[in-house]
Amino acid sequence: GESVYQQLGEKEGISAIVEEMLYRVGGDERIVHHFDGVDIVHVHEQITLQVCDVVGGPCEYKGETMQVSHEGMGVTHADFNALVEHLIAAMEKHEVPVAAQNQLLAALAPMYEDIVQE
Ligand code: HEM
Repeated sequence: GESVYQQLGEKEGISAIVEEMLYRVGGDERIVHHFDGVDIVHVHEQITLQVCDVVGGPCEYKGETMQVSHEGMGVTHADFNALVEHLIAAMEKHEVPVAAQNQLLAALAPMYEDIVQE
């Protein structure tokens, strides 16, 4: 069968999914304030590389650690869930099979502790 990386549409699909997620975040009043003044092109590139990397794709994430890049931001449990909600919506839009969606979410879950500060 297809790998999770393939089911996400490889690098191109992952880039489109992350773009869709960030677009939805941009319209979400609950969390958009965290992104004020942020270089969103850079964040898009880095999250794309990171997702590609964690699902075993041919990418190497060399950006900041999740702890350093989210330090002092005050990301709450609810904020984290809101972003994940947008990621799921983006994967749905791109017709990623639910089992592959869940495998990506499971691969990101360990980052929770480094991102959320409450
Ligand atoms: C699984 C969840 C998340 C992942 C995988 C993730 C991943 C990343 C990555 C890879 C970067 C770029 C790091 C770098 O510059 O090298 C980043 C930056 C950032 N993230 Fe997240 N993030 C997550 C959750 C969140 C949440 C919930 C928020 C706020 C609601 C958030 C807000 C930000 C902001 C504002 C930046 C830009 C920081 C800056 O450039 O100053 N992230 N994130």
